[in-house]
Amino acid sequence: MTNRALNILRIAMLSLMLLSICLLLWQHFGMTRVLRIDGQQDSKLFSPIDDRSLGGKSIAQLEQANQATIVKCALDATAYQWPFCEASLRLAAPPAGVDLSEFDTMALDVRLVSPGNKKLRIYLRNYEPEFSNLTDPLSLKVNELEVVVPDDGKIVIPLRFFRVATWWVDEKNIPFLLTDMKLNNVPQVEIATPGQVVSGNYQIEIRSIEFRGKWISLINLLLGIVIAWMLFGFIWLLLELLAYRERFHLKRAQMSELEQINRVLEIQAQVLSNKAQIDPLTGVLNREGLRDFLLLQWHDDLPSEAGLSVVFVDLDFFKRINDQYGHAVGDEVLKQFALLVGREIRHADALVRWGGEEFLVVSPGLPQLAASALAEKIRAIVEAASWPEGMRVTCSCGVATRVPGEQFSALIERADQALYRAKGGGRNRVELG
Ligand SMILES: Nc1nc2c(ncn2[C@@H]2O[C@H](COP(=O)(O)OP(=O)(O)OP(=O)(O)O)[C@@H](O)[C@H]2O)c(=O)[nH]1
Repeated sequence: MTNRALNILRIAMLSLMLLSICLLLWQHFGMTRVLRIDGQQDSKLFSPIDDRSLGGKSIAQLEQANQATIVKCALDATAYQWPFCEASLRLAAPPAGVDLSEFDTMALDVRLVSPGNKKLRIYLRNYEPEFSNLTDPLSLKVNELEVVVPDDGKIVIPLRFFRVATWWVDEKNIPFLLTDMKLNNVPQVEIATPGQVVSGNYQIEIRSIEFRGKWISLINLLLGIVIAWMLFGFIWLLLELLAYRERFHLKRAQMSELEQINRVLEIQAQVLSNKAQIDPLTGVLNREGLRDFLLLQWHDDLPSEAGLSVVFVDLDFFKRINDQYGHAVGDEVLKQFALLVGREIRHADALVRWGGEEFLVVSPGLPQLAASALAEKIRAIVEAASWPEGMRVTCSCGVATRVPGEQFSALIERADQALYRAKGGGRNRVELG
């Protein structure tokens, strides 16, 4: 990965970290959403309900005073088994309702005047199509809670404290699997006198009702943060993989480039080495070339039966050729001589220009008799060949075959002595060393 990409990723990680911390702090200390019903301003949403429709004699009436909606209740505990008065707050028209499951608490600001205990009962009525219908208000599921009203009238109730009323479940014969508390579609909230009441005058003064929650719940926020981090990690991993692949391809290209350069260098080295080992005039091996040739062929422990013969060949009276026809013609003769002899020797043999007009034929595995025959053959073809300017050219040969343990220099020396004898014996002849 490039440094730039790495820096961008680092900055992104830092930003994500800061964002996560900020969101968590904001969720904890802020991010609040409130659904507020004001007792005075929203008084039209309230209506009084009492037990008269159920055979009771309690009478509930609504009033506006003290910046609040007030339920005044003349409660008669004698006429009906469960006497009550209440203020019903309409949040929506069923089947629509407010999704209170997105809120955490219900905050009440109420005052209670009561001849009995200081309790209120609160109902959150949820519309659920499985059993609720528009004609029967009692078909809305009853989630209830009874609370004690403190002197300052301020109560904060966690919504999870509400429970589905068992009396309602029994009365409506609700299947067990549908009896869980749900607040996802609440059209109606009721604030009522408690279960245990005595006859007398009650007064419930509702100043405000607030449902409070967070725009994003802690669970959802944590889930979002985890997903964001996983996504970030995935992107990082992906970029790493891409960078790795790029590096891999680059390395492979570099390797193949190096291999190519190596091959070229090897070829060049081979060419140079060949050049250093070859006599430029005749194209046969020079002494350097012979050295490498012998390194491959020559061993002190070479068995005698393997044989190794040397034919020392020297052109006769070459000085005269130079003197008579010129140096260039002399060169041509040397070149032609090398070609002629080169054609006669085996692939395994080496033809070496030893110096001037002196040549060596080195024949691994060639016994003395065969070496002698080879020398004779060379002598004969040189004599028989046609040369520039119609001149006659001959050569003399000294032959030596290696004896076990003999050094190469000693072998050459013997061949040279044989050559010397051939020269002394009149030239154009072969002598054995
Ligand atoms: N044209 C030419 N002449 C060369 C070259 N190298 C050596 N020579 C000549 O070869 C001649 C060798 O002369 P000598 O050593 O006297 O031998 P020779 O004349 O062949 O006499 P014998 O060997 O005794 O038969 C010299 O004149 C060298 O100048 C070369 O590369 N080209």
